[in-house]
Amino acid sequence: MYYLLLCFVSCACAQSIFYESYTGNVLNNEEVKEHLKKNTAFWCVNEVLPCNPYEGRRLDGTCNNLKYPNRGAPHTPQYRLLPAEYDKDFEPKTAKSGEPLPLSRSVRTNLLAEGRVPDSRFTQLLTYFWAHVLRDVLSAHDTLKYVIWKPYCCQEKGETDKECIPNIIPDDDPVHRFSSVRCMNLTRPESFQSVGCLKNDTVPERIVTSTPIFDLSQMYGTSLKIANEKARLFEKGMLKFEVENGKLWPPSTKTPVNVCLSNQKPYEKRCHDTPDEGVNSVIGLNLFVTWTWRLHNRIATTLSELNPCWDDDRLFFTTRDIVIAITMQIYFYEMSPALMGFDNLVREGVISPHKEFRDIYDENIVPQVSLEFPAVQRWAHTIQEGKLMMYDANGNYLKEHRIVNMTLRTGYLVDNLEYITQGAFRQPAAKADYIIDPDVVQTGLGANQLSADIATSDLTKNRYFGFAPYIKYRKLCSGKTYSTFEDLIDVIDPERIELLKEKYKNVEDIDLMAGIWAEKLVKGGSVPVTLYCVVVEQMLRTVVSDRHWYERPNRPNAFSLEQLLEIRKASVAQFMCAVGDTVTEIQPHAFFLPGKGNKMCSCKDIQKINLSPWKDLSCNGKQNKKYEI
Ligand code: HEM
Repeated sequence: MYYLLLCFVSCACAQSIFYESYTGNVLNNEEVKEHLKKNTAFWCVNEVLPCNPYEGRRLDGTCNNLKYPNRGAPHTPQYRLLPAEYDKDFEPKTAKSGEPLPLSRSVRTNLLAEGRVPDSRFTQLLTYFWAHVLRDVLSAHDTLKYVIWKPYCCQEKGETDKECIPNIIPDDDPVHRFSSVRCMNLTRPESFQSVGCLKNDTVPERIVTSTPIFDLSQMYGTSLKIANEKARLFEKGMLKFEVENGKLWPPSTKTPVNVCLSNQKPYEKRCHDTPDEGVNSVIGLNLFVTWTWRLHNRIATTLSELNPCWDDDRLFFTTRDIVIAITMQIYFYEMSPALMGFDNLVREGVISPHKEFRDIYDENIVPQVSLEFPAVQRWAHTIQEGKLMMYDANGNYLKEHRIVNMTLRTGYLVDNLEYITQGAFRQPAAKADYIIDPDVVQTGLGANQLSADIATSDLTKNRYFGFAPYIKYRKLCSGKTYSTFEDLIDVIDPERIELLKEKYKNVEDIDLMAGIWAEKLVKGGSVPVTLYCVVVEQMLRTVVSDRHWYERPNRPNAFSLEQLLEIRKASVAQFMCAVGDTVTEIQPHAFFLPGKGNKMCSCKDIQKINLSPWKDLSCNGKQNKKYEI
């Protein structure tokens, strides 16, 4: 067998070793039984088959680090860049004065005005891809928790539910002083404590269901069992697929009750039934998983033509490895330089200026994601355009829709995917200008909540994660001590320091999220300076800690140099040409708007990836064809 088959807790595989997910300690049979009895095994126990140093990347992330085999698995802890700071009983800390901090909503409305200003550089496609890659290391449960499981936090029932942490709307709210909305629904993030792995008297630590590795777990799932059940076709390495309205889709659920709450029934039926039902949530993720699903099958069928002697297993795992590498190449070498600056990232060592292999793996650093990494990137909600503009393949504007009404609404894509696709690289993102789209902060969850301010939730979650004050993160990033508001002048413009002063009495009271909202953008890039610092730290850790990182020559089933040089040709424009609906023309740098120096051209002129270097000579496959994708 090319890859090991994992078995599961319930089948008590004799070879398996069981680890406590939080500590990484080995558990004995009695301890595992105790978890099974308490129904906490799913969250608190990782079952790991013995590691084979020569095997490739496992779906569940185990054995990535051979010294610490469960690190890399789902439900393992995130690390904190700075120690948690909570009030008593792990409630959000108070201001230095001992008073509660200002309401999240009042901070948000003070720092981020509402309005729409299109950006002059970035496309919607960039925000779509950004949301997609981040979901690789997150999970949907903290959002589904208040949208589906506990929608009642603003009702009487919510008053006695400790999990409820609704956002209170101040009486002088700029919008809701004219409405009856006084409260917006929200729940606490799930933690090792809330799911029963750690005692409640310990510092709350977030728990997520994806692997902490960039391995497309939002698409392939987090265990071989789930991938086999929900994703794999077991034919030529392909994924299961459906054809509807002339388009290729991931499999869909056949039950009328599903997570696609916003589908306009009975007409809109499609809801993806893939390993992670969360793909049906925000539109960017849904689009990219649909497209990447097709890319997988395109590569798998090409490889099977090239290497007819390869079995399904080998085709599947080789294809997955290539698809992950292409996604990471676009993330590290195209999207991140666009946002954070190419020279900056080369200087930090996040990306290599050379095309050849690079290997900075360190087995002493375990694969993990910092708690701050996704949290600071919630800033992206401020550059999320609220309108979804749709175009035909000739670039003619057709119609528009509210993007917040697309969440949990896969059914709308069936008739509109090609128009949304064309719009993705023609429509600008919103400008990074301290202004946020009204839809994102008033009806952020569409019809699923009366009113939802996603940015206010971003700040509230920051407090429930127990993040240290903003100025401590500034010190971590710059080494500088900030004692007064005026000290912030190097990173925040004077008028925004004034806005912060209106809400916070002491400079130490400023929340991390609020500081980031107010910050200047990093030199040579287009993101706030502290966001930049936190993301750089994580990206470096990712490359250093992932034993199967695609740029490494010394990993099991590593790419040859010839193969890596093909992966280096990946671009989001080439990706869209390969799998985007009706895409025959696109600008070469599709995260940037088309225009001077980035004119739209035929897909024929966009550099393609050639799979010929994957040819296995022992197969006697066809030789005389170009195997381009
Ligand atoms: C279609 C536009 C979008 C909508 C409707 C949307 C909606 C949401 C919602 C409802 C949440 C949960 C907030 C909470 O904790 O209560 C969330 C979280 C988040 N969003 Fe967005 N979002 C959008 C675009 C984006 C983009 C472009 C990014 C790119 C970075 C992004 C990154 C995140 C991150 C990192 C989180 C935190 C997730 C976690 O830690 O579990 N979102 N978003």
